[in-house]
Amino acid sequence: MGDEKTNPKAYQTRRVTFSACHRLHSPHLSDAENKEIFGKCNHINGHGHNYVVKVTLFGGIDPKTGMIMNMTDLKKYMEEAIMKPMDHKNLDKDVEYFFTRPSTTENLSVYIWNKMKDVMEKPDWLYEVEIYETENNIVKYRGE
Ligand SMILES: Nc1nc2c(c(=O)[nH]1)N=C([C@H](O)[C@H](O)COP(=O)(O)OP(=O)(O)OP(=O)(O)O)CN2
Ligand SMILES: [Zn+2]
Repeated sequence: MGDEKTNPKAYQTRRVTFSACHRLHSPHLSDAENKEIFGKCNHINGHGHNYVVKVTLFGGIDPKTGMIMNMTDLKKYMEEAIMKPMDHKNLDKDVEYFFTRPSTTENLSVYIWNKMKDVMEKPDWLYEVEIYETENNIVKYRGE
């Protein structure tokens, strides 16, 4: 909560969309187990999504600028952490993180969280990564 001594705190969100293909397949499971668990999403040639990612910060509103973080800076960080590595890519073949784990939306949210922490000047302000894999399938991660 903000009072006279501390700046009021607020949540700030920016949304980006990217397109990528993937196949749900775990190196820790047999082919038969992969087929059983992931079903159509384990199809050998993969499938694509238009992912929607919302990154939320929580921080004090600077009294001089009226901002938590300039959206221009947040945009730059999200370009670096999300768009550059993943837009128009094959997640399983182009992103090293997914060489050893399945490219589920849960794992994707942890990947984005870690990348955002790496590129942000004030990583403590990162509050939540929310991903819509489809309109109906949504994952949120808060670094726990
Ligand atoms: N826990 C998870 N389960 C599943 C994930 C995931 O990331 N985490 N991902 C998938 C697939 O990648 C798949 O592409 C989901 O597609 P689909 O089932 O077609 O998507 P919808 O549910 O939105 O489609 P409906 O038309 O509503 O059935 C699977 N599981
Ligand atoms: Zn999928």
